[in-house]
Amino acid sequence: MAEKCVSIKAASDQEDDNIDLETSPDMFRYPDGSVKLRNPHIELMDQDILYHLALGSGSHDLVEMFGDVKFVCMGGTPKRMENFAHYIMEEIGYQLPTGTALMDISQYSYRYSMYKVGPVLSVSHGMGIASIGILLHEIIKLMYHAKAKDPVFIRIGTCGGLGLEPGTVVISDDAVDGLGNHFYSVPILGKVVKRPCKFDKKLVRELKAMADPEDPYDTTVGTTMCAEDFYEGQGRCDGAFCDYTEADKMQYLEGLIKSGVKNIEMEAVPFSALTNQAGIRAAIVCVTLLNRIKGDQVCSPKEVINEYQLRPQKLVARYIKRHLQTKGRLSSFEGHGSMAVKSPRRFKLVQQESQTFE
Ligand SMILES: O=P(O)(O)O[C@@H]1C[C@H](O)[C@@H](CO)O1
Ligand SMILES: O=c1cc[nH]c(=O)[nH]1
Repeated sequence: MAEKCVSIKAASDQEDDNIDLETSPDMFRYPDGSVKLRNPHIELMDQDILYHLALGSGSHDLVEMFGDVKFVCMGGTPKRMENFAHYIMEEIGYQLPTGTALMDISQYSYRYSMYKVGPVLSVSHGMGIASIGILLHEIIKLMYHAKAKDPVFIRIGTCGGLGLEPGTVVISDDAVDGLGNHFYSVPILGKVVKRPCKFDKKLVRELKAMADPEDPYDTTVGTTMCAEDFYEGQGRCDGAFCDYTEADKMQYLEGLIKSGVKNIEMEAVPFSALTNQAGIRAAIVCVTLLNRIKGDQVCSPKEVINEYQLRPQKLVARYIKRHLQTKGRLSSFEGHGSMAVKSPRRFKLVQQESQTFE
């Protein structure tokens, strides 16, 4: 194995590795749009096990299973992403073969959940930077192994709003960490590597254009702060610990608003930086569960929160439908609900009895 290793750039050299997907897309993709992996080791390996997805390049026919993926939608919870899979199936008129139903492709990982509806992958990422970081490594590699062409990644999330009415939809056009940095700092081989946070500007505009003036809520664009924690990291006073005053908190939050921050969540920095690093167009659409200027606790009733969570899904579904319409692919989906698998012992055929969507 050791002799197969080729030299890669030292971690410290990568600090200035600023990338601009819009000005130099060829650096990141093959001419046919498939994802270029910026890791020379992978193609030298006999197989690549995507451990947290319960998939592998040796055990599964990833090209057959995922080669047609165009949209990778992700969000924190398995249930949200299962619901989104059913919702998008209705919206794009995708039909499963009779007697089958969607199944969690990654169920045997017991980590993330993943559903596939034609060109749409719906995946849960858990909470926070570490969890979404691991998922992104494996999903980016999945797109590479599958030879998927120009996949777009969209996070469909929840957040705390800053001065916004609860239920407002925020499309991120920039991401900052808790120190106001526009990059993702990762300690690699004992050195901090900084990867710039960049969203695809065109995708942001396209998503914003999907907001309907008739929507009974606002859809806005702005900077998203990515915190490392839900409580102290987001300036809350209701965690198990708090060494600052309510006045300190308000001063901090008002300062964020002045600098253009519209919402706070916990994944925007690695999401924008790692997709940009991979040359993948990406965006985040979140709904605000509360106005942090008015409080810390998420106290809306469950039904209200559930309805809020549908709002980013609606916007993204409109975008996907519009995209498929322009490509003439809407309503042309049939019979791709079951998945080819090479290892029936570990991974059952991805096909199940029909279930009712709740
Ligand atoms: O996409 P979700 O709603 O899971 O994202 C936000 C950020 C954190 O992961 C989590 C905290 O409640 O919600
Ligand atoms: O305030 C909030 C609400 C949802 N998610 C967050 O990270 N923060």
